[in-house]
Amino acid sequence: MVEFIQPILWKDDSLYILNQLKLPETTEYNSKKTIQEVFHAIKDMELRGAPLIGITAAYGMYIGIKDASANNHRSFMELVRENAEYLRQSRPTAVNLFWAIDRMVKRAAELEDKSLDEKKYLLLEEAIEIQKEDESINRSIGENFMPLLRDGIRILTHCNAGSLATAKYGTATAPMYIAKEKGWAMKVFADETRPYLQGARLTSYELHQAEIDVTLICDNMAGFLMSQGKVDVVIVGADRVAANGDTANKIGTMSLAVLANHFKIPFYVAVPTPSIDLATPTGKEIPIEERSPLEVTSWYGKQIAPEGINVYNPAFDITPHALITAFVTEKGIVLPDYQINLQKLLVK
Ligand SMILES: CSC[C@H]1O[C@H](OP(=O)(O)O)[C@H](O)[C@@H]1O
Repeated sequence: MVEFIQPILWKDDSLYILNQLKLPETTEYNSKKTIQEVFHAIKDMELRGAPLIGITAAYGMYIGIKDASANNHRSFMELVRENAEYLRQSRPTAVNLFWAIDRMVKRAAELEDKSLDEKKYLLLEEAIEIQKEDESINRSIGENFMPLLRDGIRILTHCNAGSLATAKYGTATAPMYIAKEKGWAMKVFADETRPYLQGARLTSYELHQAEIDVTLICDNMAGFLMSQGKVDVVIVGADRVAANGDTANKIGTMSLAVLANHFKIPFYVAVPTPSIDLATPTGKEIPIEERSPLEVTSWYGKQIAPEGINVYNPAFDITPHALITAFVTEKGIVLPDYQINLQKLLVK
């Protein structure tokens, strides 16, 4: 039985976040007592991963009102909306952040006839529900992958779309945990995923802890691995899927998709429906976060590039929908035409 690492805990009326900047060598949980602390935990990537960002923001929306003394619903909602606008500024690409914040604002608006204490209790309940739902979504994604995989499968994955990015099983890693439950033989190759090293520090860590056969590779080795016939499928996560199926995910994902297409290897995107954004027509409209040059020019505080060198550090890229073999969601597998089939998935 796999013991999953908990990236987030709500305990004794407090939020604890596992500081992923210090993994794998240090396991450190820090309590976040104010909405400002939650904002910076997301922005500074103490925690990361689209679904986990959404879950954390939901708790942040509760923390932002837990000590409020608003004496009417109007002033309560003013505070809720102010907190929502603040948290929306933390990171721009993962749509789960906005999805979770919008859900908390909507829930708060429904509570007009409740006392202030009831409003607070019910908003905490909503955040807890979002976390619980994500765990169930993760498992369903894993189970829905099974018809696409087989005993002995060899999977290449990128970044961390795992238990450290979600409530439990991950999205891209969910089928790996289900395959392990079934006793399947399986080999996973994890891209290190510069510059934050989600693959080296997080995916290889969690899969190794789970006793899943994982091999760490540098990002620039993926093409050669595929050319040697060592990869059966590529499975990645998503930060935002546009209405036409263009997908924002960790920088380097698009390159993997191009390589997989060249080597005729199926390229699957594991995506929970809260990461699908029908309001964004194509990948062109998805905001791509650019992060500090220091993430590229230093390595755990050690300088690895000339002082003052120009740096371009986009944290995500856009994989064109034409390069995606299928999306696997908690509601089932989605095949092209994505413009039509994503709409059908969400509307039904
Ligand atoms: C299921 S996590 C989705 C997604 O989030 C990660 O980005 P970051 O580590 O910058 O938050 C990565 O793109 C994962 O695939």
